[in-house]
Amino acid sequence: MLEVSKLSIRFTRFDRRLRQVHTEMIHNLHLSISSGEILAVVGSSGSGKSLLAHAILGILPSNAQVSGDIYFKGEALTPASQRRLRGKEIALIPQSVQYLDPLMRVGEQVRQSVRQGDPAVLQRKAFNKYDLAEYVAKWFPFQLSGGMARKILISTATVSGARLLIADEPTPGLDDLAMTETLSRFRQKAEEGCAVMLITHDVEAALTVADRIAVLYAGTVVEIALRSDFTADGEMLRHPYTKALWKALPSQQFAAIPGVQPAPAALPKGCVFAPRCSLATSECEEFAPEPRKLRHGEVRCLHAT
Ligand SMILES: Nc1ncnc2c1ncn2[C@@H]1O[C@H](COP(=O)(O)OP(=O)(O)OP(=O)(O)O)[C@@H](O)[C@H]1O
Ligand code: NI
Repeated sequence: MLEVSKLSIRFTRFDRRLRQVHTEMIHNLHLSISSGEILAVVGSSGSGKSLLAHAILGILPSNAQVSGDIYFKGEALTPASQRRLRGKEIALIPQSVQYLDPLMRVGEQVRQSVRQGDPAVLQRKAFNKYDLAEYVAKWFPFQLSGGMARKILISTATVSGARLLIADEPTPGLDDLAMTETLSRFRQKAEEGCAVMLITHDVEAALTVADRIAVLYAGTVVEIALRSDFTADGEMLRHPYTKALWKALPSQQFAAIPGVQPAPAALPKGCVFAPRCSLATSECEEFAPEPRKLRHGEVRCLHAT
């Protein structure tokens, strides 16, 4: 359904001497999602998760330069086709609740995104699932709590009938029940044949529902793993960063990884993870590894076995 190939995103800005400065935020990124599948994209803050989502939808700011290819149902996306597909075939649950239209009643916002079926019925059903009272439909976004606003955003995307659903951190502010409801909605969408991209920094939430997990680090996918690879001591995992993420979970050893993710303007020359990696050799410091297939997944590491 979705294939992202060699995606890079650069930003241009002017420094204090009015010189142009380019910073690359996403580098040579590959991933794909099939119909019926939930792919989680995990990574810490600033790793490029939202930029990836915005590139697929074609809503990056105008100072962003994009290279590489994004295919949807086999068709290479262009700004024109993105405009046509956005909100119809490809729906975004945005990270910020500020994407709600402040001047439109929220029930109307949900109803407007329906393309098949009775908008009023589908909106009422969605509200019901989330325990939103019927009168809330008449409210404006400023009257909602953060959790309610998020429920409206999720409802808007899930009633749209889109084939590709991109959820950018959909769960903050939701209580446990609403979170479970949301994740099971995604599973239901996948069962109906949709492809779902679940962007989150919550690895544990990702593991409850995703089929595969793409791990983003400093603007690139370092590993694509199966959910079942996250087990025991992490010996099925391929990349040292993914192993470290797994061991850092509270349910595991709660062991923090030393060091920090490099800033986009100060990336190391070779492998982006080399400065924090216990396996790093001089080769890792020289060359950025290309992604390669390994045990039903993918990895970007010279030493992964
Ligand atoms: N409009 C922009 N202009 C310049 N840099 C940007 C812009 N938008 C994002 N960036 C930079 O790109 C990098 C990736 O940002 P992005 O929002 O994709 O991160 P993220 O993984 O979604 O983080 P979070 O978990 O905090 O949402 C960050 O360093 C960010 O500062
Ligand atoms: Ni983000």
